[in-house]
Amino acid sequence: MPRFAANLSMLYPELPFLDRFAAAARDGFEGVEYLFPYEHAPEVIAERLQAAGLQQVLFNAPPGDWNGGERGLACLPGREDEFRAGIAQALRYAQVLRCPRVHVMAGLLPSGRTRDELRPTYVANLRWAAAEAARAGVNLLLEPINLRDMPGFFLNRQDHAHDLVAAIGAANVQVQMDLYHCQIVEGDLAAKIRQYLPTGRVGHFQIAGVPQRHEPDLGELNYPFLFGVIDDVAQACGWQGWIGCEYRPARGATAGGTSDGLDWLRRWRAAAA
Ligand SMILES: O=C(O)[C@@H](O)C(=O)CO
Ligand SMILES: [Mg+2]
Repeated sequence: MPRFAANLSMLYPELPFLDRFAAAARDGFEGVEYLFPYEHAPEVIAERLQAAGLQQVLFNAPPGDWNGGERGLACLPGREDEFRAGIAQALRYAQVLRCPRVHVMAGLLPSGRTRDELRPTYVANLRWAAAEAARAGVNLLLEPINLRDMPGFFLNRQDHAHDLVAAIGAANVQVQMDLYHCQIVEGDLAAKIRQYLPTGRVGHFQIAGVPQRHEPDLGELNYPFLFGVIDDVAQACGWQGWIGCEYRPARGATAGGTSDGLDWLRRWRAAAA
């Protein structure tokens, strides 16, 4: 059965970030992920993980000036020094948090530039980062993201991500397959899971309902069916990763809004038990 991680950047918006760890554990999660931990010292987060008995599954490397609209640095010529400093900072956090995966966001295409023009910068940056991460025992993940949520994002399709993973040529670089983005960009999710999971190049899944990015049981996708596909393929190929629950609870920041919306998970666990 797939293991589910709570995405603490999106779940439990009714609570301060550091209180979300205990809330996730109370709801039966064994792992957590989030976008950016950098407002808190890693030792403080490690204490929350330990107190709640949770594993840190994934977080993101620094994305550049997020509030100014940046969404990663990996594809941006001229920003290599900042990219490298961000990877070094992420790997320090990964060590303290005992986290085996770091997502490296690709970045937005600068105006007038094409993906082909930026590919050499992206590949060179990821090769450097992969060597650093390998020394720390960390896998780096590349995530295709839909253009409706992130206009201009460099990486949008699964085939592009797998092509880049091959070009980077490092065993510790994998794809973060977010089924919410994948459905919006290309669909055909079950076939794509069956195509890519056995390659060993999918390091992590994420889920949300489509189109509103609410609970997985709201919207056009049949997640129990997709979990069954992941389960079948994972058992056949020995995949042992996590599924990150990266959605905005439909009840927003209301008290109990996240926990009340977890019926989809309780139903799946009961059916799989
Ligand atoms: O899907 C997403 O949005 C995230 O996984 C992410 O890392 C960038 O926002
Ligand atoms: Mg995602």
